[in-house]
Amino acid sequence: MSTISIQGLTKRYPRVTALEGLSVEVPEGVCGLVGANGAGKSTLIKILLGLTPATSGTATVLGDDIHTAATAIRRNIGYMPEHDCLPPDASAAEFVMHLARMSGLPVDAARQRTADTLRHVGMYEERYRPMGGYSTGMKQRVKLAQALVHDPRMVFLDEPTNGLDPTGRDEMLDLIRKVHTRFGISVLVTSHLLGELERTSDHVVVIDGGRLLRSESTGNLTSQTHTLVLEVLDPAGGTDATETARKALAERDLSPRASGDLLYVPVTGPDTFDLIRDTVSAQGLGLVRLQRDRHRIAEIFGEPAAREGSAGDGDDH
Ligand SMILES: Nc1ncnc2c1ncn2[C@@H]1O[C@H](COP(=O)(O)OP(=O)(O)OP(=O)(O)O)[C@@H](O)[C@H]1O
Repeated sequence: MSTISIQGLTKRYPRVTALEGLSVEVPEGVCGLVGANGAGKSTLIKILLGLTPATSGTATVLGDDIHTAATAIRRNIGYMPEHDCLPPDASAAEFVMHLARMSGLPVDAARQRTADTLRHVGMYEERYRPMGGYSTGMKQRVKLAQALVHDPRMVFLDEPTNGLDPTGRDEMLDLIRKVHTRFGISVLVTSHLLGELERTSDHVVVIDGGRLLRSESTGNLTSQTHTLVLEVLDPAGGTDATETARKALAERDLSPRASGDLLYVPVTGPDTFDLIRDTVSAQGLGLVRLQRDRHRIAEIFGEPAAREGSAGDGDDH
């Protein structure tokens, strides 16, 4: 069953068309909304919440129409905005409690929900300190807590991993996954990094320039875009190890693509990993790494050149 159903949604700002005839169904579970900066992700979330009107088109969120039932939608949805929105002088406990009260919870229930939610996001010890002194990771956790405190049926999380280091990102992604698995809350989570949403999401919607590029189960998407990244060295100190490996792999009917010292090899079957390892070994080369590439949006767009010179960790673009 769809949680969100969107038909022909268009949003024009005076100078920019942020969404252009977007139609897509978002299934239950964790759905990643992926797109480059400016693709229209935040605009879509704001329209779904009734915070900004669509120019044309329509959508329902948990069965409620965005044009006629925005209040019901906001009651059912928790929203974690992208940008910092926390008052620096307030503590997390005060802030989340305030929003719990704003959502209509009586004082005792609000206090209990605040404590439970902050504990759930791992913000229990520090909850009485002013938020101005919090790290980015702590702020993101408080933003998540305030989205959950009124016990929503679904949450919209706008770039929740922004500004986090790799460990902080992993912790946030695990937390997001748990929001669904532990509490049964559906999640719409945005990112400009496809790789990080792949491990968190059941389904991925990719948009570009306000248009739908893909809407697929994560499993489908991964199998279609699966690439291995390979780095080799010559134990004898030679400098053309990458080119030697590229040629040898091409002779084995693989299609390696070189980018700097790295080779990207599309997976064509269950034997690809072994074939690469054996081919490299047969050339007398050492294997520095052979691992699954963390995809970038550019791959889905069919523009592999867009990643030249920055390949590898999949985290910066
Ligand atoms: N209030 C606004 N007025 C005018 N243009 C806007 C407004 N909000 C967004 N835009 C423009 O609409 C386009 C889509 O922006 P949006 O913020 O939805 O993208 P995004 O995918 O969320 O990217 P980011 O992660 O960078 O915020 C961009 O070109 C942006 O400059």
